[in-house]
Amino acid sequence: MGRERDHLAASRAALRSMRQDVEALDIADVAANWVNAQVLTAQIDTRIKALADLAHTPLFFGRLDYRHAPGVELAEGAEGESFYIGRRHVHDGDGDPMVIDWRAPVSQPFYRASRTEPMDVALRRRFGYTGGELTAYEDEHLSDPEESDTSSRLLQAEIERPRVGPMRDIVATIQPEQDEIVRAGVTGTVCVQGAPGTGKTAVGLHRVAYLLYAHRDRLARTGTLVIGPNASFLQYIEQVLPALGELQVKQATVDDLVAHVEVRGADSPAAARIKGDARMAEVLRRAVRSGIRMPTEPVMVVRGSRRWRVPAYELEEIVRELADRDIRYGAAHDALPQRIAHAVLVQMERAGEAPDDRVQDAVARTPAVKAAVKACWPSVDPAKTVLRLLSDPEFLASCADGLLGEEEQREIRWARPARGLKAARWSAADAVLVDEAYDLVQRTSSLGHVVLDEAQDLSPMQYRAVGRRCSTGSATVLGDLAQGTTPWATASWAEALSHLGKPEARVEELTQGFRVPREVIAYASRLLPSIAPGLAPATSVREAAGALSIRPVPAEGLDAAVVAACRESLGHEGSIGLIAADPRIPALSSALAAAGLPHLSPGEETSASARLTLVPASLAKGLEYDYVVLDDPAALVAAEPDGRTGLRRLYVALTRAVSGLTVLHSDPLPEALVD
Ligand SMILES: Nc1ncnc2c1ncn2[C@@H]1O[C@H](COP(=O)(O)OP(=O)(O)OP(=O)(O)O)[C@@H](O)[C@H]1O
Repeated sequence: MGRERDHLAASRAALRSMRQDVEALDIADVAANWVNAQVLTAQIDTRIKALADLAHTPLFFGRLDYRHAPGVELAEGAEGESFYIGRRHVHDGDGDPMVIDWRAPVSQPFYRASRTEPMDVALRRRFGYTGGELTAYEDEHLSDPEESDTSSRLLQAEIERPRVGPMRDIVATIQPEQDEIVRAGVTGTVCVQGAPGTGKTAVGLHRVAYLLYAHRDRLARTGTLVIGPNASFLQYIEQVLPALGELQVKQATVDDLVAHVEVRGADSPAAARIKGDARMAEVLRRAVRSGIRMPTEPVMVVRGSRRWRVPAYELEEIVRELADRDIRYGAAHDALPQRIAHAVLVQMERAGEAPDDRVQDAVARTPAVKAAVKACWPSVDPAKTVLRLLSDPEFLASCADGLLGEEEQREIRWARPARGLKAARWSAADAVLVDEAYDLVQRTSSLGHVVLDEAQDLSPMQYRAVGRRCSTGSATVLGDLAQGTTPWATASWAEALSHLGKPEARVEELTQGFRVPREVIAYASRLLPSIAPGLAPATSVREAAGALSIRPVPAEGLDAAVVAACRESLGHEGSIGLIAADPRIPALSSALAAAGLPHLSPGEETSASARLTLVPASLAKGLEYDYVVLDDPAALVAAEPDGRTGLRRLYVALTRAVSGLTVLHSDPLPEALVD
């Protein structure tokens, strides 16, 4: 251990001096002008932040002793080399590496090497820390046939380390099946189906960090984005990438992406489902293009003493050719005047003139050409088009002909037609339609890589909205079909991926559960046959004895019993989540307050002094707590529009606990959970 502690101290000193070197850079020497200076200063600031020695994040967590120096001919007697693996690269004054970035190729065997495939590794060592101090290590001699596999105590300890604050990274303990996804190539889209707690979110975030390392230039230019279900979830995960040294990754909800209009209205579930259906894409396409008319009049352009005439049949050819091409409506609108002007130019040339590009531009701007364009390819305002679709029954009927039945059309129309854009009470689903309309007019620019978490809840139209933001890039799609709680929840990944525009994506399954103790996941999995019959239950790497407690209580004593269970859980270290049906939140909030137990809401950061969060079931997805108290499952099921969604919501709530789950119920439990 002495050698390891010395290396740790030396690495810290090396990191400090790397940071001092950057801080001491005098940009006056290199920056030729003010703009360069600003850019450089920003880059340097980012670099200094990335080199910050995070007091409680150890500089390295592993060591690999190679049997031969990597890259050197595997000759007899070639010397092995040791590498320390950490969150970032650290080198000494001579430029020799002290710590290797976990994403470097040389680090890969730390995650992948096994006894069957040792990848030339003689020793793999994992380090354990307590409060920043190096206190333990675990060794595996991968080529020693005498040694047998043991489960990692450090992995167990890492998962069970009490949670305070936001989500942590898992870089020290990424498992082989997870690493395969983290390091999958940047060009392909990967879709991960995984039961609760199998590490989907963690894997998605580490994959972004990996891709940024392996393809920094390309992704820095095109950008990366993590999409999550709601703001409180995004707050929960927002520190993971910065802790890995990546400060530039954007985060958003799908609603944020499509926020062209202010959402002030709501849809019935039936209307929302139709508006989210993929058929709406064709309805919108027709709506946007509904103003295209074949010209019936010639265009007459007057230049000086001469008049030029483009006959209607020639104009029609131009319009038809643009309409048949796969270009955006707006691009065609911009091209049309030039095409007409070009036809005029051809006539001028035939008449012996020698017009140049400037003449073509001038012709394109003449009132006659402008009027022709307006008549046959009018400009389109995407939001106004959707507004008309939802307000004007005849327009909707003509665009939805053969696509939506009359009943469906009636369902999606606004009860009170909006008088103008400002007055419209747009719903979240309407905003997605407006986004689609924008894209029909002008191509949405694509990012380099998008991570889509909790994807199972997206409608086909939402998948399309995400898909156009990675049309020339790639995506990581994460989800669990059993946790889908929207009326349009994904039933098959193949279908979802085709809406995303990535039908060729590969679907991987994660089956090993890290969060939820075995006893608890087995209990929750009893719901699987009714909520997602095709899915296998997750296994669990965790054996916490007595993790599950089910307590029947009389109805009049329920609130008091829930408060007592929270108090009991607070006796343990770490975070506590009290999960309840949304309508139960006000009563429980008062009961906690009356008992002198302060509580947070999801999205508020837990700390050593504020560890209890009151979680409405609708916001529980993706979150986790060391101890969970679950209030009345029957109320939670009843709060949903149908039985299957109710049981899926319950499945989510039952799978949030890391160390202990207490279920309190006064009404009978759903049948599958009764012994
Ligand atoms: N390899 C690992 N090492 C240590 N902890 C891990 C590992 N993989 C996952 N975890 C931990 O397990 C917990 C669950 O991970 P995560 O939230 O990513 O799962 P998920 O599949 O997204 O779950 P859900 O479906 O419930 O959203 C987290 O605390 C995460 O840090």
